[in-house]
Amino acid sequence: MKIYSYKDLTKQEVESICLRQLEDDVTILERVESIVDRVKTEGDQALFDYALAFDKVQLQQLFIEKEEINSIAATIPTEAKAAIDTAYRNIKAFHASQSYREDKIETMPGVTCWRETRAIERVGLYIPGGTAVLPSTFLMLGIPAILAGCKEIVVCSPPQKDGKTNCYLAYVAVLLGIEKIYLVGGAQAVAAMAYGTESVPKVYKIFGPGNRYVTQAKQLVQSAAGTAIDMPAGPSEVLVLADETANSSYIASDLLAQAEHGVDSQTILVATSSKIITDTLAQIELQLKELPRQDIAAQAIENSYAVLVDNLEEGLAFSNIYAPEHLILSTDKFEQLIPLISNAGSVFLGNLTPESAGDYASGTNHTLPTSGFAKAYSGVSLDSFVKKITFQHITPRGLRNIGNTVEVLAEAEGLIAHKNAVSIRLKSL
Ligand SMILES: NC(=O)c1ccc[n+]([C@@H]2O[C@H](COP(=O)([O-])OP(=O)(O)OC[C@H]3O[C@@H](n4cnc5c(N)ncnc54)[C@H](O)[C@@H]3O)[C@@H](O)[C@H]2O)c1
Ligand SMILES: N[C@H](CO)Cc1c[nH]c[nH+]1
Ligand SMILES: [Zn+2]
Repeated sequence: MKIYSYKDLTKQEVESICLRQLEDDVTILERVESIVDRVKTEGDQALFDYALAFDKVQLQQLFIEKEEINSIAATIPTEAKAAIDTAYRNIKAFHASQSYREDKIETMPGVTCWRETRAIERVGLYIPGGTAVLPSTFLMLGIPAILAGCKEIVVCSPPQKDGKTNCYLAYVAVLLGIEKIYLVGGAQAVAAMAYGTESVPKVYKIFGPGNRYVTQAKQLVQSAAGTAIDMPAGPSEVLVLADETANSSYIASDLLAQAEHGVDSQTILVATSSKIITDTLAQIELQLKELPRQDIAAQAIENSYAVLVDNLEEGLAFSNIYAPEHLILSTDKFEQLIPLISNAGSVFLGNLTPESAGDYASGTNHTLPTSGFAKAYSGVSLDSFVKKITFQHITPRGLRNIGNTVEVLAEAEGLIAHKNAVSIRLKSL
């Protein structure tokens, strides 16, 4: 892990270490373009071929349905079932609290404006299943989709080695009342949901995190197929901001938690002393030995870096430039830092708030913007699954009140038909 001293970095160097570009970005884009193109033209056949090429599975069919989902779900261990039930309740409670009705506003007497919420009718949920199968993502996407009232929910996840899905995903499907899971992963799943195939329905908006292939495909179909996406939610990232009140073994555990997602994960430590950095690196060495995915995690840590800062405020200034998916404030002084945060996907406060809690069960959504997109995007929420449609109604009194303003502005823009649409009505009053 490289170590930088913040005060020795130029502005350009700071920007450059905050970039998440990788050398093979262009290769990934070319591969994804070719996959998306093939799915668009060849449909299901391309999906069967890619399942064999990438997932090493010769599928008989591209989906499993209710009866089979139920029987796979029935094999879930009791403890896991109870944990999923608890996570389900917390995530549902947090997302249900995001629903509210807006007031109607009379902007002028007789001119009333308001917004109404309508669910996006057809949505596609991508549930990652490469390095690890993520039933937690199924909860994070399925719960708000159902609360929002989305009518058609298409779920894609890579097939497992037996050509099926695992008992955890199947159990979440049962909890959510979802009766079909498409056994399709990667860029091909995104393409299938964007263009539709013989088996996979076309949707209006695609949600979900994924590796670089998935994330690149989402960005591609957004422009090529006109399919909306939640946001670019690629390889996991965490930035830990720590001072002397932090615990280096906790910091190491949080960095490793995101590192084990994949070699592309970004795990950044920003610390107010070099002792915190050396202690954390020593803890990482120790904890790595216990991890089943130690090669992946070690590689991700190796690709990441630490930044030495003079104080927490300086560390937060760096974090705002980096705009991490997850920001952990490993300090007792977190309260004073909250108002200074401008760019982050989700924030974890204090030394006893592990990021994993948000990944699984506290209630907040774990589908979050990466690669600096936290500067402009929010994570998934109930709002992501709805549109807000504006309405207005104008009474005769309202038309008299607003008419002249519209006429003058229309004339200023030289759009006389616009002016006439008001004048013709005013004359009839
Ligand atoms: N930002 C977020 O909100 C968030 C949340 C959860 C997970 N994640 C990230 O999601 C990612 C999940 O990645 P994953 O790989 O485990 O699962 P994945 O489901 O995203 O990708 C697996 C699929 O990638 C495709 N693939 C693999 N190698 C390929 C190749 N050489 N060419 C073309 N396609 C190929 C295959 O089709 C495979 O089915 C991780 O990076 C994790 O950090 C992000
Ligand atoms: N940390 C991931 C988001 O970057 C979410 C996740 C799912 N399961 C475990 N973690
Ligand atoms: Zn995680």
